[in-house]
Amino acid sequence: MKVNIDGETKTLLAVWYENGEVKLIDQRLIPDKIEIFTAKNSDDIYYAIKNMVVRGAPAIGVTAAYGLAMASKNKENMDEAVKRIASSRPTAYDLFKAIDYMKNNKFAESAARRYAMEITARSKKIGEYGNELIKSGDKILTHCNAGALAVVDWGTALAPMRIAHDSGKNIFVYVDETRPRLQGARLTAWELQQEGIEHSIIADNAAGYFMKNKDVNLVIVGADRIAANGDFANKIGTYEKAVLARVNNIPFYVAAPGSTFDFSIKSGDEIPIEERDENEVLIVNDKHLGPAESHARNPAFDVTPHEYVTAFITEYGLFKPEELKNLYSMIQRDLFMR
Ligand SMILES: CSC[C@H]1O[C@H](OP(=O)(O)O)[C@H](O)[C@@H]1O
Repeated sequence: MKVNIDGETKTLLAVWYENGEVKLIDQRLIPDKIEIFTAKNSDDIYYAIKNMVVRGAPAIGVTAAYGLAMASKNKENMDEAVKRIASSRPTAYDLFKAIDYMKNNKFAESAARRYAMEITARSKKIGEYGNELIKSGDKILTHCNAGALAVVDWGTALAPMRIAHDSGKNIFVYVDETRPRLQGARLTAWELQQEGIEHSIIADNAAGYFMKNKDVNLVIVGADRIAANGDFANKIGTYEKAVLARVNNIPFYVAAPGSTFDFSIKSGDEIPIEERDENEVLIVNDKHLGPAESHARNPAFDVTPHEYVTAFITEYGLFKPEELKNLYSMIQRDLFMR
C-alpha cells in the first residue's frame, strides 16, 4: 500500500520477512505514527498477534507463516513454537490454515514467502470480483478494518473499494469506528485517506440511521472464520449491521479468501469467540470509563447467520450462501489450499 510519511510516498506492506526477522507495521500506533515492530522469535510472534500489533485474519496467518519459518531457521523447538503461536488468538481461521500449510511444507522460508504471495494475490482477485458490485456514486458501509493492514496488501472488504476508486468510480465510504479497539476509525479511515477515497467515520450506533435514511447502497465487511453453511464470525457489531441491512433491503457482502473458510464446521455455533481483556472496553485514553468498581464484557467477535449474507466475495468469484458447496469443490482442487 502507498503510504505518505512526512511528505514522502512509500510502499509498505502490513507484514514482511527480512534478514530472518518478521517485520510488522505496529497497528496499535496508527494513525498517530508508523513504527515497525521486529519479531525475532516465536515468543515475539505470539506477543504481536495476541496484543494486536498485527491483526486481521489473513495478516495473522501470514505472520504465523513467516514466524514459523524464522523459528525453524533459528532451530527452535518447533512443536513448542507451533503450540505457542496457535494459542495467540482462537477465532481467525487463517492462523490455523497457515500453521498447517507450514507444517506441510517443512517450515521452509520459501513456503512462507509463497504463502504471503498467494494471500496477497488472492486479495487483489477479491478486489477485482468485488469491484463488479460497485457502481459510481455508491455509498458503502464497512465495519472494522479489512484493508491492506488486515492482509498484507490490498485487503478483503477494502480491496473492491480500492479497485473501484482506482478505476475512476466515484465512491463514498461510511466507516464504523468499531469500538473498543477502533480499527475502523484508526485503521480503515487511515487507509482510505492514504488512497484518497472519500469517507466519514461514524459512531458504531449510527449505522442504522444512515441505512434507514437510504444513504447506504451496500455493506462490505471482512470475516475471521466462515462455517460450511455460510455463518461467519467477524468483529463484534457485524451481526447487528447485517440485521439492519436486511431490514433496509441493503445488499450485505462478506469479502474473504479461501483460507478463511472452515469447512470442517457445519455452522457458526462451532466458531470459538475470543473474549478479550475488559480494560479494552473500560479504559479510553488512559481514563477509566464509568465507576471504578464496574466491570465489562469484551467479546471480540460475533457470528452472523448465513441468511443475512447476500454473497461472499472470494478469489474464486462470488458465491451465495447456498452455493458454498461449489466453492468447497474449487478449494479442494486448489493446490495452495491443500
Ligand atoms: C480481513 S480480516 C479482518 C477482520 O479481522 C478483524 O478482527 P481483529 O482486528 O480483531 O483481528 C475484523 O474482524 C476484521 O473484519
